[in-house]
Amino acid sequence: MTTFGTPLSPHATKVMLLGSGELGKEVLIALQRLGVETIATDRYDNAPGQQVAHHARTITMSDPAQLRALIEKERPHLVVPEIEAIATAMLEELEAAGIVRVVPTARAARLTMDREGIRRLAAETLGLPTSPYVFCDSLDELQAAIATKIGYPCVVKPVMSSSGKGQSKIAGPDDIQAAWDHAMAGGRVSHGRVIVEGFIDFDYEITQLTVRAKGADGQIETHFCEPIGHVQVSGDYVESWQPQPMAAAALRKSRNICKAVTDNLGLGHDGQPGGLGLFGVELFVKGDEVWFSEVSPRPHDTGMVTMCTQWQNEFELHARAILGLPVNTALKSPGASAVIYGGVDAQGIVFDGVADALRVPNTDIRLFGKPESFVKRRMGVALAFDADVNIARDNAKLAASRVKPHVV
Ligand SMILES: Nc1ncnc2c1ncn2[C@@H]1O[C@H](COP(=O)(O)OP(=O)(O)OP(=O)(O)O)[C@@H](O)[C@H]1O
Ligand SMILES: NCC(=O)N[C@@H]1O[C@H](COP(=O)([O-])[O-])[C@@H](O)[C@H]1O
Ligand SMILES: [Mg+2]
Repeated sequence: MTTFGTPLSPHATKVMLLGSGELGKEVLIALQRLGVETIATDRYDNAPGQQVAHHARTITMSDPAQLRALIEKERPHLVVPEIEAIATAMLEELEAAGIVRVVPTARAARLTMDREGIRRLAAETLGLPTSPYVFCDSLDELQAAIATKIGYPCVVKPVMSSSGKGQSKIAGPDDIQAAWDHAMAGGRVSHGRVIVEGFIDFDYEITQLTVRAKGADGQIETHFCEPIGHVQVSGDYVESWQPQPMAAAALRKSRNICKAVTDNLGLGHDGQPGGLGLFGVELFVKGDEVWFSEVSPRPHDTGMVTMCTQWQNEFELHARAILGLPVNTALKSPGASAVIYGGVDAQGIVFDGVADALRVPNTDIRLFGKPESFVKRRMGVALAFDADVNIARDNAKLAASRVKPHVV
């Protein structure tokens, strides 16, 4: 895009987000700063991004008919998937018909919508190192796969889920039934299919933010942010920091994997490398060895740390890249993020301790504004910068711990 219109006028540049949680909210803010007219779509009313966009729409995004009707009515220039559970086959149809451009491509949205598409692409098509894995449709198949191919310990996940929902680590045969039941209850769309993966005993794990953006000559270039280290509990991120120190060989292998995956996901239905945007590539590292885990073709939760560490955070990078603008992935300061969970199941909760939290040096917080809290729902994040990343981690965690969500 080279010309930008005026929002709410006939020549507006319009972007629609499909999913408008905490990550979408920041993308929407970045787009608005560039004068883009924004439409925030989600499955429930008053989602975080809907509170800041020009227009809010609530539909079942996994329903192809509803999705098509909305896109045909709004006619955005770009559609930006923000979650996995979307009718991606319909997006492919609309993109192939020239009705809309999907970010980075409708094909990438479809391939990363469930764990099977992206895992088979990475391991079988691209030959990248991953954990050993088997897909299973029943408890019997799961038991057989573990007994004959995967062994213990292993990890079971619904094929369509995120933020660790429905995920369990299995130590021995006694855990299999509970893991199956948990996966069936935790998937975003009930498919009854799981992946079982051999457990990788990594030293640390990273998110390598990778950006496909247009260069001055119009060619697509690949840019890398500094690696982000993170800690996950029950499959959900609780803490992240940037930069994660890495051995040169491991960093080189990581970026080669990222380039291979994002080059492929950047291919459109026409086979052309037109896909633009930021990707969060998740990798496991042990010494100089690196395994691909999964990738989000969009900003990543662990990348929220970039709100205090980069000149252009991951949301700004995504907004700029998808609009065809140049990007700068430089680090501003080392820093860290720590998650603030709801801690209670209730609507319209309140947060005490915000001032105390912000008294921790060099910190900031985001409260996402989700209308309903769950004990394990991410409701906010604390950010801290410091020349010493370990001090930043301590400060982010301290600030997060001082925010006290509770029922009124
Ligand atoms: N095969 C594995 N070996 C070791 N640890 C694993 C394995 N698979 C998952 N994990 C751990 O669980 C975390 C979450 O797994 P994964 O990223 O697949 O789940 P997710 O639900 O897609 O999470 P998110 O949406 O937050 O990225 C990983 O970051 C890692 O810490
Ligand atoms: N790991 C993926 C991730 O962090 N996605 C982020 O969480 C939101 C859903 O939150 P909710 O489940 O609390 O509605 C999504 O909309 C996205 O912003
Ligand atoms: Mg993950």
